[in-house]
Amino acid sequence: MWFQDLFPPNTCPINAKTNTFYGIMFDAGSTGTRIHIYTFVQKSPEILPELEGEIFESVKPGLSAYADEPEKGAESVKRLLDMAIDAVPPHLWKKTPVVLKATAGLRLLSEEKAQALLSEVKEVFEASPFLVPEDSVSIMDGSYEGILAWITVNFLTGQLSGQNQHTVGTLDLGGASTQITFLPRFEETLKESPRDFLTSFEMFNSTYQLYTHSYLGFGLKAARLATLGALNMEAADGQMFRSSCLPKQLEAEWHFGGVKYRYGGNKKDVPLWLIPSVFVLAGETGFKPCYLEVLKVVKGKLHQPDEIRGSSFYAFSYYYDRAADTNLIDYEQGGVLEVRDFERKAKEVCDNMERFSSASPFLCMDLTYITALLKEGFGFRDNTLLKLTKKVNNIETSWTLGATFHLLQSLGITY
Ligand SMILES: Nc1ccn([C@@H]2O[C@H](COP(=O)(O)OP(=O)(O)O)[C@@H](O)[C@H]2O)c(=O)n1
Ligand SMILES: [Ca+2]
Repeated sequence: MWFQDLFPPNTCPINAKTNTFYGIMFDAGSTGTRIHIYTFVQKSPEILPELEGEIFESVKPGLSAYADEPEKGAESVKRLLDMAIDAVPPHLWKKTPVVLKATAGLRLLSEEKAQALLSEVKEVFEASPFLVPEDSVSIMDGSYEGILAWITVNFLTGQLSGQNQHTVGTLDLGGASTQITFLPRFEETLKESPRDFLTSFEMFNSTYQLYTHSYLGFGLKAARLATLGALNMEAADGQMFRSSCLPKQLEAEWHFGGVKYRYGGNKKDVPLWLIPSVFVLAGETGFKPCYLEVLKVVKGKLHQPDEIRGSSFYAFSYYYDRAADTNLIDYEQGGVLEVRDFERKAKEVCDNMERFSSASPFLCMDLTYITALLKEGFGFRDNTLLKLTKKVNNIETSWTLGATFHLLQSLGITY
């Protein structure tokens, strides 16, 4: 039903013979690049087109890892685009739009490096047989990222059609940024929120006034660097960053956003000035000192709308991955958790790091950060419900579907 009024009957984007059409959306995230090829079907002229399915594929690392070799970055996009050549029938290539939107990874690069990557990707698109709209390759504004994910989730759960709309809020935790989006019900929220946290958005013939914000630098991987005291330190090569959230004896290297970082555990004999928090003692590890370290990354840094304390939210990306990694939810099915479940698991992992040493050395830090972000960052209650979802009806819960609707709407494509 979502196409209602989007396309007047005589301009409906369908091929009369095959009645199927496509949209290709790339998500250039900070940790990987993904292609979403959506198929829409017009079953009969009287009813509106339906979303029939999605082909999804991803590659790692993300475009920002190719900051110094943009052609290679574009090559990774080309390999994914080749899938669309196989998936879309040749007679529809010219009518199928292809768009790439980059998120926090590229937002954090210098303008020059980001533009070099985008223009290489644009060349790949231009050389393809698909429809390349104006502005087809860009860095997406953070507020759109939240809005479009909200549209996707509420569309897939059937909340954007019909009269009784009970929309749900969404939480996305990326590598470099994190988004919170919901439809405020209370007048207070509209009055008390900073102006730029409220946006009107039109979709499917309705206008939604949403609360949304993207916090750059508060994604899971950026938060690791912030906890280690290494965020925005381009010249970090060589320096060792230590934390009580890491296994004591650990010493290793990590590449993120084209920079190499050395990090390690909180050994007994390290000088005090190398420990990131004044409240943490040399040699200490575990949940308590870790929470203190992580707290200074989030405390007082995020806006806390009162109204969210009592509501439930859909959560995906790293919320989902870390919950699945620690068996809080089933990897395929997802599940429903309370905020306190993340805290319980963070304690279990951080206070028994040897037992979890085969998993990522950052597991304790990640779970502790998620706990602190939810409780001290957004101000959720211990019993706030989170519905962890990767797919609904076999479609990814990603901002890319909302972006594709928006794209088709703005193009007014005629076939
Ligand atoms: N279609 C997608 C895209 C990202 N993700 C997850 O999103 C997280 C990484 O976020 P990202 O690379 O998009 O980073 P940002 O650019 O959003 O900060 C990982 O947990 C991915 O598994 C996902 O689960 N499904
Ligand atoms: Ca993302």
